[in-house]
Amino acid sequence: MTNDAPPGPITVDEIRRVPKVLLHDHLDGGLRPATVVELADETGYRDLPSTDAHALSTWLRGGAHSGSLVRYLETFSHTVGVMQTQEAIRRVARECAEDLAADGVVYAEVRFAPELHVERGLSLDAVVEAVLDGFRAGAAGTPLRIRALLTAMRHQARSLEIAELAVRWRDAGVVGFDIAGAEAGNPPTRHLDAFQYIQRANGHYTIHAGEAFGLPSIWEAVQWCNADRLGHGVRIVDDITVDPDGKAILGDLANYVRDVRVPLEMCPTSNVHTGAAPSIERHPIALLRRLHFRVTVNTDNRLMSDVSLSSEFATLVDVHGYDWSDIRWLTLNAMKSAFLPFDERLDLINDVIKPGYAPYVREELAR
Ligand SMILES: O=c1[nH]cnc2c1ncn2[C@@H]1O[C@H](CO)[C@@H](O)[C@H]1O
Ligand SMILES: [Zn+2]
Repeated sequence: MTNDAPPGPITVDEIRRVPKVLLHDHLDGGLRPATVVELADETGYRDLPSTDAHALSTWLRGGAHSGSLVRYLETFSHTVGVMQTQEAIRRVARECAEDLAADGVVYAEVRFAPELHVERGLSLDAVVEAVLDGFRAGAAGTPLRIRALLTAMRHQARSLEIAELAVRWRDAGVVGFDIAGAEAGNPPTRHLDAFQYIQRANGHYTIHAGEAFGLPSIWEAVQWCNADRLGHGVRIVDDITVDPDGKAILGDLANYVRDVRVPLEMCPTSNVHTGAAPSIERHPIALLRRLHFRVTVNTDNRLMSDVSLSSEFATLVDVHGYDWSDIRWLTLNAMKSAFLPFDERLDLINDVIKPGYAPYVREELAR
């Protein structure tokens, strides 16, 4: 129930002004189009499909909206291509923090794969250092708190090394680990040693699972690898049947994921672009939210999918009729699921998020 909310429909500008939390956003999927062009020029990257920022963004978005994760991922060769020097990486990270702060994000975990940025001789540590420097510069003077997740590419064999890197940088702004890339054929258990390494070090990780492959991938991520969160996880709906009268029957895995509150990092527009969901209208987020899974809303790749966190919420408002209470619930879910220490999460909830939604949602009536 919304209360005391301004009359009329919720606008994207209003959504931009309330505090939001972003858990799933790829650094190399969120560059400003003009920055890609400028960095290509400065760093001598010659393979861009266009040197006009507008034409380039149209091209990238066209490629991303392919209905196939593998083709979607091909567009990243160009963004990664211009992120091969510390200076370029620092700029991309700074602009990322600036853009998220301008969108009203108060806490963000942004991920990137260090192993993709070593083509011109940077060390893995130099890549991480540049990103963290950029984040600090971009967030300075804004309410944004921004942290990094280190991603290992699941078709490669460097995950243990990246897991060690994540632990090495844990006190400097890296709060977790992830695997990404082509899911089919590269199951989570391929990287069990990396996950166990993080676990032994009392660290956190999320796993891209249930995006381009179904329940076995989610099952491995949760029951073999002990994922703290799932990237996307949309295919968990394959373990749920809905009666003609609307009653949902959950299988054992869906029950487990809901019972232990495994956070689902859902990225509605990206899921439509990669073919993980048929449309926003038929996106599993509606059912999963109704069934009280620990759903969160995220951007995935702001450049490729042409979204911001505010625009994703606005889309859910338009298509699924979400109101302020839904937006607040999804934001609290995200904050509870963050890889930030408990006391910091609690402070953000009590000092920033709840007061930020107070004009729109009366707490005692919040769902
Ligand atoms: O939705 C996704 N699913 C799987 N992998 C992804 C997705 N978006 C981006 N990446 C991959 O993650 C790398 C590091 O950020 C990107 O270079 C891209 O290959
Ligand atoms: Zn992703």
